[in-house]
Amino acid sequence: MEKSHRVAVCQMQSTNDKDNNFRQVKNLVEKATDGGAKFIFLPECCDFVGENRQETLKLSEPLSGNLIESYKNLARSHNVWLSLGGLHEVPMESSNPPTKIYNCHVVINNSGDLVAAYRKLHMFDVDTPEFRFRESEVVAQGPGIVMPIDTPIGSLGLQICYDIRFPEVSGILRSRGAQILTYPSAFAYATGLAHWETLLRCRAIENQCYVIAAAQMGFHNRKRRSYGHAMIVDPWGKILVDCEEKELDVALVDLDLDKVASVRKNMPCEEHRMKCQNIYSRLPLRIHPESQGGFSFGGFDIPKETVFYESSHSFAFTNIRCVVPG
Ligand SMILES: O=C(O)CNC(=O)[C@H](CS)NC(=O)CCC(=O)C(=O)O
Repeated sequence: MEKSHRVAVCQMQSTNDKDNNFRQVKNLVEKATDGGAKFIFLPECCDFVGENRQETLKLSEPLSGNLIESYKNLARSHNVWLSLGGLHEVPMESSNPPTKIYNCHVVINNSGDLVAAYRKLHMFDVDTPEFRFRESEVVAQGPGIVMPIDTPIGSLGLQICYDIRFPEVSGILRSRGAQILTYPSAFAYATGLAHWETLLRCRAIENQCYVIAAAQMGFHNRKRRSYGHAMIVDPWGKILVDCEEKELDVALVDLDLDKVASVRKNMPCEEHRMKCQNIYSRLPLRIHPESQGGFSFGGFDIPKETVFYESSHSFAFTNIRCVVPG
């Protein structure tokens, strides 16, 4: 009974060698289940890290492929749930070879059934002093948010890596019942050093959720290095475990959902937010660029002076919350 909410967060170092990456995953799953874990969190790119666009497309598989079958067998034989963050998924009706893939976070239950698949929404297309990255040259944006899923450890909200920088989605998942938010990652070394811990603790504190973030660590090839520091943060923002810069590591935590409930009861942020919804939605955040020339929306002619109001908690459903003639 007391072990029923035991989770494991994992850290590993993937390369373009898929067999070797699978051996790391198997090793981590064995260690975690020996420690009593019921749910194991593996990082983004636990399948592989390609050296270039062609190689990434070539190594990718559909969800009906052999690799997912191996993960399903692993979950079944160890009687454990798996979160496999950020797999490189060939879309179902894709050309061969594919021109774009999804960055897909898959959850498999202890019977080996695929119970959820979330495709990454925010593309990591950035320039920093240290590196340039264009995820969208390989990855297609996912179709939408996946609502939190029921699991034996609680209600779990799925995202991936760079998504953590967009708190609106975490807020939506939390307001739809998530008790745990998870961000499997392959965070760049430079941005990890600057932002990783702060981002994880913010999402935990503002949503009053456990935050679980499996991570890639170290050099994947000559060009690419990840930050590591796989972590679990509690709903009060306290770091419970941190895998630091270990190349292969598992950390175990017994989640306590009473802790989620008591933090929320003592500081009812979600209720307080509800009481302010109508005020948030009256804030003129920006003028919609499409309003420049005026256009037609929902049967109305919208004049070009129109000011659009939007709420940070409704953007995922529509950018346009309400329209008021300016
Ligand atoms: O490239 C692949 O094969 C899989 N995808 C990733 O590793 C993704 C997209 S490049 N990495 C991130 O989102 C890092 C985000 C980050 O580091 C930040 O937000 O600072």
